[in-house]
Amino acid sequence: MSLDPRFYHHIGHGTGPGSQSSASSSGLSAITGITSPSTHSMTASAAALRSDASSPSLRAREGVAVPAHRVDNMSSPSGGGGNVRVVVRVRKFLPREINRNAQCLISMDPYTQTTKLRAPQVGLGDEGKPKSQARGKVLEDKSFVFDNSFWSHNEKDSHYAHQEDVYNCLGEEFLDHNFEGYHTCIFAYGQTGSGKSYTMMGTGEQPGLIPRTCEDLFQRIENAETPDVSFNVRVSYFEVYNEHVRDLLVPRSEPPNYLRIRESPLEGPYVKDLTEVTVKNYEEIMKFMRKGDVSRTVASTKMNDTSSRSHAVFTITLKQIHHDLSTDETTERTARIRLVDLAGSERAKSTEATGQRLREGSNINKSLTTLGRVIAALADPKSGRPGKRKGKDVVPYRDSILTWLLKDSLGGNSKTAMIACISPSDYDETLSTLRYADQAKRIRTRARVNQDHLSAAERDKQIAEMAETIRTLQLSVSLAAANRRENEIQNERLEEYQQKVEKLQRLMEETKMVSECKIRQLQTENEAMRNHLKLALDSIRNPIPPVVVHRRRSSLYSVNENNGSPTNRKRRGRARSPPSDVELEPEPDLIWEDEDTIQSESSHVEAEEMQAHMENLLDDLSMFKRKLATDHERFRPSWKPEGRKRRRALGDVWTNTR
Ligand SMILES: Nc1ncnc2c1ncn2[C@@H]1O[C@H](COP(=O)(O)OP(=O)(O)OP(=O)(O)O)[C@@H](O)[C@H]1O
Repeated sequence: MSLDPRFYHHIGHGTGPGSQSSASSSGLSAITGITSPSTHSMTASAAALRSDASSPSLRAREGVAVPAHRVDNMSSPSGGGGNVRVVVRVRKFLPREINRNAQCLISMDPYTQTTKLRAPQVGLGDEGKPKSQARGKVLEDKSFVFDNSFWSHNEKDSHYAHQEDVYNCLGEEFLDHNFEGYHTCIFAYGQTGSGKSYTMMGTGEQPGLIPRTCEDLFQRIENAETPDVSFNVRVSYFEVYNEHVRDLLVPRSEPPNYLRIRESPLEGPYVKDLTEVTVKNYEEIMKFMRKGDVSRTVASTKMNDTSSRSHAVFTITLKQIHHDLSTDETTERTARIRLVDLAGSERAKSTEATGQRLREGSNINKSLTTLGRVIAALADPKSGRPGKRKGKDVVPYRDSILTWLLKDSLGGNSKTAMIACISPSDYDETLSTLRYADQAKRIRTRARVNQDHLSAAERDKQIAEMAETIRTLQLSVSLAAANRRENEIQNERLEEYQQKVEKLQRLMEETKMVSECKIRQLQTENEAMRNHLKLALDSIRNPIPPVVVHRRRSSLYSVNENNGSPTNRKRRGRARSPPSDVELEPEPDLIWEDEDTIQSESSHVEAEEMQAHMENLLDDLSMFKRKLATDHERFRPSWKPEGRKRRRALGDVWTNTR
């Protein structure tokens, strides 16, 4: 895709963080094979400020012989396709290496960009002796050619590569690509303690690639001279720790808030809900970078006091919006700058890690192994296993979170660079890193300019479409709000209804209890009356002999004595006529007979009256009982179906409101 010159005539290169030591020559890019956008589209003065080589000695004075096979394959700003740019950097000795008198096994040729790994000499420093050698393996010297070999081992050497040299050689060019509208990715790879974080982040005095990129970015924006281009810079920062993604721009939480990964057809894999902040200047972006750094999982191991236990991905999104007043056309360019500091590969034996550190180390190694497989598959697409589908289908991106997230950067729409960091004295680990890097050189990405042209009409159409979308959304939002209100009202009504039903239920229950109590009371009363009546009747039928037994005995005596004739007995038949006191007195036996009859008759009358009274009472009682039973029945059956009906109605309301 051809580049839009509108974006470049104004973007000059100010004195960026790396510019002080740059003594560049634009012609050098041809020698190194690295064609920069400056040679195509930037002003001569701007291009003159740029540097293209890895170290001062390389930059200005002498050309660097670039291997023939790389010349054609280099990433070109004007061409979408390009190989992954691979550079190697060797660090200085650390105190622990000095203490054990370690040998430096690395040498670099600044002219050919060759990195040589020398086999360690047997017998010199046993701690440094590789295991393979101990097993009797023959170790050989190895030689690799990379796009750049940064010699950062001995500061006294003329071709020593400082932090700014790394930036000038790699970072600056990649930022050019970003202003052209390309996505870029630079990732640092290497064993633990090999200098990845130092290269990417650096220190306060020696800032690394990330702070230098940020500074240069805002310097370029500030130096931009055209008012018709506006810039928008956003930044995000996350880490992949133990196969989980954690936002580094939000404070740590317990339990940790891990984020999910999604994949969009246009943008590829992305982290959902990741914080992305707009930044206005260098100070602001650095504030967020430091915030993330503080949050990053770092721990001390035997190999490194400040070992990164996670892969950190710092992403800057640069949006340039150019509006042409004469044509009323808008051009939008979006570039994603991905700067990745990977966790280092480590051997449990060297780090002597246990527990959590060991688990971290194993997860780090697992994801780096997957990265190795992805690189191998991308470097040689035909190397897929027999019977399997060839090409990108077999690239195991999804086998680790890291490779999934870097999918686009490794094999898609991105210009990508790998910085392979190596320790000067570890043969096995360094050889492994160099082989990794050597393989990565063969990966071709398909970068394209991410640019959208919009005519006034198209923009108006887009605005109209968006307005329509917003209107529809607003409508659905207000409908949802109305429905919510309606639901709320219905719920309130339902609650009221439920309360009433409950109240009614309680009331019925109470009434029923009262009725039952009344019935029980009446039953007791009824029982008592029954007993009473029974007793009364019994006493009538079997009257208790009167207390006048003595009297009777005396009377009897007189009867026996005076008149025991049967005629007297016959008088008993007449005894039913009302007795006369006169007659009764002289005939005590008759008196007894008569009294008995009279008493019996009066008792009989009383009993009859009593019975009538009782019968009345029983009538009343049974009538009352009947009434109560009817009441009881009326309450019960009338409540049940209605209750059921109500419950059904209640159910209907529930169903409708859900
Ligand atoms: N080029 C360099 N110049 C000076 N010091 C360096 C250089 N590279 C690395 N170091 C030092 O080496 C040590 C280890 O470096 P660093 O922490 O960057 O390693 P790392 O590869 O990121 O390790 P890990 O994978 O464990 O995080 C640090 O003390 C760092 O300051």
